[in-house]
Amino acid sequence: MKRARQQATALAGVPPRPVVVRGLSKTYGRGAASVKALSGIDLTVEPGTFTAIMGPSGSGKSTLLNCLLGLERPDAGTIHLGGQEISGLGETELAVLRRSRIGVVFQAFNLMPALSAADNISLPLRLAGDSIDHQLVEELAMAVGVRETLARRPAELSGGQQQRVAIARALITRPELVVADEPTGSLDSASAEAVLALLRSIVDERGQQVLLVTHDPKAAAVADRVIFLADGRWQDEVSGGSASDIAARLARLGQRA
Ligand SMILES: Nc1ncnc2c1ncn2[C@@H]1O[C@H](COP(=O)(O)OP(=O)(O)OP(=O)(O)O)[C@@H](O)[C@H]1O
Repeated sequence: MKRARQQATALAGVPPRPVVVRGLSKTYGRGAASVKALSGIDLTVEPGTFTAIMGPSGSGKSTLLNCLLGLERPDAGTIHLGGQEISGLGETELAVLRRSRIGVVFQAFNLMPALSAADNISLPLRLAGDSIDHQLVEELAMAVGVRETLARRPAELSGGQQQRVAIARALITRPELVVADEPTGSLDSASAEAVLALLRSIVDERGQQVLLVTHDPKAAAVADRVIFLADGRWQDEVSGGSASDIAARLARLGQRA
């Protein structure tokens, strides 16, 4: 892990820093109709680690990710990303932080239909006004297995290939943190395995941080640590658990929730 951290430092040009969440709370709505989506969540994600977040539907997983991405404002608590406390940042600063430090992969690939796979991958660089690193586009495309399809548009790619393009796009800025919300939800098992192996490799080989929300114990088993939420609260965590350990804990949580 030490080697991975040193590599990450060389890649990003700045020392990787942990993501630190303290006392995070978020309530939607007011009065009788209000929903407490998060209640006092504490979480630290170290550089060079892979963390999965699991929990029953409505347990607050997406709200947690959205707060981390600055897409939702928490009611209380702090979030440090890349050494910066984000709650005081304005929309423009948050957008820059997201673009430069965080790679996001959602279940819906959100690729631009009119652009080739290569242009989709390099889009974050273009949006940031940076020059296109064509070699990195090729390297990432090779790593995710879409090197041969770089000239094609999304409609000419399979779901698995589109998701891999979306992952390459999330990695093109060499973000410290990669946030993935059900990235394998719509993939066949071979494509899902390839995507998870790639996320694992960016942690092991590049020292990046991955935060994965998933309902799938097999996907969560790829992580170093799995955190379980229920009713917006931290319930349990397991390190290095097998898919069956994780499934058993999730089932217990479902019974409690
Ligand atoms: N914009 C919103 N307005 C009102 N309530 C919301 C909003 N977003 C989420 N909630 C509520 O907050 C709670 C947590 O939702 P969240 O989407 O974070 O859960 P989740 O664990 O990601 O669920 P799932 O696994 O089904 O995606 C739920 O009760 C949900 O109905």
